[in-house]
Amino acid sequence: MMVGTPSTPLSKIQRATISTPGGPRVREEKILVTVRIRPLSRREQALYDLIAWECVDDHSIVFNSPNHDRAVNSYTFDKVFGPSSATRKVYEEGAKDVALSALTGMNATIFAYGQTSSGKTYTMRGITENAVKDIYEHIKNTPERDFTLKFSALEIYNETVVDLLNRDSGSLRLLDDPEKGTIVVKLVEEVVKDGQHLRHLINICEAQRQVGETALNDKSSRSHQIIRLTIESSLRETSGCVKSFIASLNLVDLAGSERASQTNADGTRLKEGSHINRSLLTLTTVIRKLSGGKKSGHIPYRDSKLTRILQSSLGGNARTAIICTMSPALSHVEQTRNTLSFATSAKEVTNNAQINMVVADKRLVKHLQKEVARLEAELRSPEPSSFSCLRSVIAEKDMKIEQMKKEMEELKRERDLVQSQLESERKAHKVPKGMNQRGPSEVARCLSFHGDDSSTSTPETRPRNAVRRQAMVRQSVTSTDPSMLVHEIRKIEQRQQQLGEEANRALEVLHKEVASHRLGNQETAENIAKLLSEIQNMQVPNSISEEIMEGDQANLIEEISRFKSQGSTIESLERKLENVQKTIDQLVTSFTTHEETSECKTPSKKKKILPFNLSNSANMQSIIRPPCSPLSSSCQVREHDRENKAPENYDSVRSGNLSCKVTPLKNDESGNFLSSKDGTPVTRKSNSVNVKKMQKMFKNAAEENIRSIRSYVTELKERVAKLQYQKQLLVCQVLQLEEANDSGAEASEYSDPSPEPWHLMFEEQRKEIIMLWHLCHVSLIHRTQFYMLFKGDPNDKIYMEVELRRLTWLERHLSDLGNASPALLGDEPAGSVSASIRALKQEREYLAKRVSSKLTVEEREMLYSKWEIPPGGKQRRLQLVNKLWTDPYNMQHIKESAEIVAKLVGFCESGEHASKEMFELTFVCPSDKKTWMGWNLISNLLNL
Ligand SMILES: Nc1ncnc2c1ncn2[C@@H]1O[C@H](COP(=O)(O)OP(=O)(O)OP(=O)(O)O)[C@@H](O)[C@H]1O
Repeated sequence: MMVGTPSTPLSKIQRATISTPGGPRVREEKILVTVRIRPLSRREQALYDLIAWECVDDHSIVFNSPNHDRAVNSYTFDKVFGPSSATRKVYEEGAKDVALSALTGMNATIFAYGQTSSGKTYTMRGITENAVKDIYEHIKNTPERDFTLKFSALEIYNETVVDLLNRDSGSLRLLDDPEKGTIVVKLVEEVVKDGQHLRHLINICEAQRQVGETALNDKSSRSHQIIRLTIESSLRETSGCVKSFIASLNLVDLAGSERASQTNADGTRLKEGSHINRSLLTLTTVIRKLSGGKKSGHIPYRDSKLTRILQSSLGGNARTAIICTMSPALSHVEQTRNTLSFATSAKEVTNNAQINMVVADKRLVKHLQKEVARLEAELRSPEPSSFSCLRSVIAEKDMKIEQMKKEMEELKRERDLVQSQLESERKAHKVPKGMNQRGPSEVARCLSFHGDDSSTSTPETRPRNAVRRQAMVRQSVTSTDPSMLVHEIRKIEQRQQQLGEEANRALEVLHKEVASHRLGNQETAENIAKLLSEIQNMQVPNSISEEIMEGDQANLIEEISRFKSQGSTIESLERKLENVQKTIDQLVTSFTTHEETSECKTPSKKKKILPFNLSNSANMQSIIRPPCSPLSSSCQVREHDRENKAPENYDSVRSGNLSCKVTPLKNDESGNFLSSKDGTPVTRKSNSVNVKKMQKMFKNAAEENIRSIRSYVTELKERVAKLQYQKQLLVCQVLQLEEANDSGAEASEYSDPSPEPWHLMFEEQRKEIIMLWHLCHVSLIHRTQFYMLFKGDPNDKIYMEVELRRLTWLERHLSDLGNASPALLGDEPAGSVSASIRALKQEREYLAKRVSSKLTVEEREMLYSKWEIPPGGKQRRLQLVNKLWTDPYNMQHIKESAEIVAKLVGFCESGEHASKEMFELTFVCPSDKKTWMGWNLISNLLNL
């Protein structure tokens, strides 16, 4: 089959492909999104599951509700593949075009997304096989280009990145490279020899991947797998310049989203599922934010390793195709809707793919950089190659010198031998005494002064020396042996002189070489400095961004100091309020009568505690305190399971009234009422004054004053609470800014005005919060309170932000600590996930105990049947409670769960009173703020 250069998408739907005005090298286009429905599985068939979805045409899918439900039922995509569609068709129409872009220098990513057991791995295997086949076909048909393929593969398992070609390397680190994006450090990259080799490598990865059995899939992928093929191709043009394309093709098989209740996951599977869901949640958030066209705002790529690694494929320099897989079964309808909702958002994400061409200039720069690195390394190295070469020259010379020395030694020995022979010869021939004395000394002098004795001879002695020499020559002629020996000596002397000169020359050369090498190194160092400064000049834009960062830091410091000063204002305000509260309590005590005491159903000694009463400020702090932050002075270690503990004072929470603790007024013997405060008698008036009426008026007036103070205090409390929340929000922002500073990520999203309508944002945020509650094993009572109180009112914005941010922060913080999942909303995480799960279990038991007392028999039976609790089963109440808040994807389930928990703990959903007392969160708008008008004179109130 002929595989040509990839063309435009084959989709019949007109998708935006905008060429950039600057030229055709940047391609702005939306992600290609297709949906594949698999056939009903054996398991689904065995359970008589119904087919709930139908493909009406190549682009649309419709939900066929058996209950004729009128929910959103129709979805449209670039392509929809029915259960009978072959994988080749899915590849041809939903992936091929994008995949083959990598051959012409455009990064490409194909990934499969969908619920567990929906067919992702099945589909991606086929896509990979087809893509490999076509890539090699293309290479075969393009002989004019030289192709180099490199293969690497990784999996993200429980938020840990593992090399599938080298598992032994353990957990791999991610690094942010300003040019290349996120890099997986030490990931093995193997050069691919041919198609067969490539298939072999893919098979190795398949075998290495984490797979486990769940109730829905015997071979469920428990990790996200990314296979990366880097394709480089070069063409030598007639001009001699080499043009190269380089691009990566990512083939991503995601792990499937899952509901613990459906997969029956526990232990390892539960932990895996929690990580899978969390990273998919980040992926969904990233897609959702990108689909809103908010590329300039903060996109939380860094919240998961998956989105970090795939960052360029999500709204960046890549062409991307997503194949969403789904089961047609009615039992999975909620999960399928989530998949389709993800797919709908993904359709709106725009990428900017570019042709990555390596031009000659770039190569030159790269070459220069390489050269600099090499020279630097050489300079740093203890054995630079130039020095090692020098060393060998020196060693050679040393050897020569050594050899010469030996030769000289040899010559000296020969000389001594000759001298001694000469001596013995002289003795044998009976040379005269004078001659005897002169002869050897003369020889010695010749040897010592290299045959020139002019330096020691004077003009007067010179002729005598000549005569002597002549006599010697004569003698040598007469005696053959001595003359020959003298000749030999002369020869040796000459040789000795030659060797000395040679040694001196060699040393001279050596010195020169050393000097030139020094000079050379200096030149090299100068070159390096020059090149470095050139490279630095190329990086000027970086310094600009540093300036911006500095600006951010200044803002950050300002924010922190503002936040700190706000903190102290809040504290002083709280102290003042505490005092006011005490005064009120005293007043209440003073003006409450005996009759009221008897009316009060609760005995006076049983003091009720207000849960979030300001006089109990520690309690309030614990509710509105920000999450554990390095900046928060209030960050203290809490009991790890406080959040999840069933409160012991829910009745009092519910009552929402001030303390019923009363102190009876004293009654003196004459019937005068004594103020309990100072004992001043209140004299009974004569008959002309109706004493009882007076008392009542007096009491009413006092009560009026108390009410007015109380409402003022309540408002003050609300303002404090609001300040506290704003403080929290600031903490979150500061943390986020700090994080952005650390990572060089973009600045806070808060400066980015959201064009999205609030009600849509609210829905999305609520979904995220619900998922995070689930992942964090947050108390059901807390979830219920929050869910019931915040229903999308614009004033809820701040609470939603705070809840979302602190949960996100906590979740990430704990996962950084290596904990699978946090337990609490409190300042410190639980020691382990199991501790938080235990706490949640205790809370469920507590709620189960309340089922009988808080629900009527009819209500109970109705719920048992609705929640499928078999009749006559053991612990039906607990079974019911155990089903509550277990499916974060199903909003109907969440709503019903919240209603049941609210009933069990007695929350009044709509009651304003209840909201105030439960959360202290009902903020008044600034315009509504009342100021306390001061004490009303009792006389005024009595109209006296
Ligand atoms: N289009 C299809 N046609 C026939 N069988 C399919 C199809 N898609 C999936 N299957 C079968 O369904 C089962 C589940 O598929 P698969 O393992 O690919 O799901 P998955 O989405 O990767 O699941 P998980 O997320 O748990 O890994 C497998 O037995 C697979 O053979």
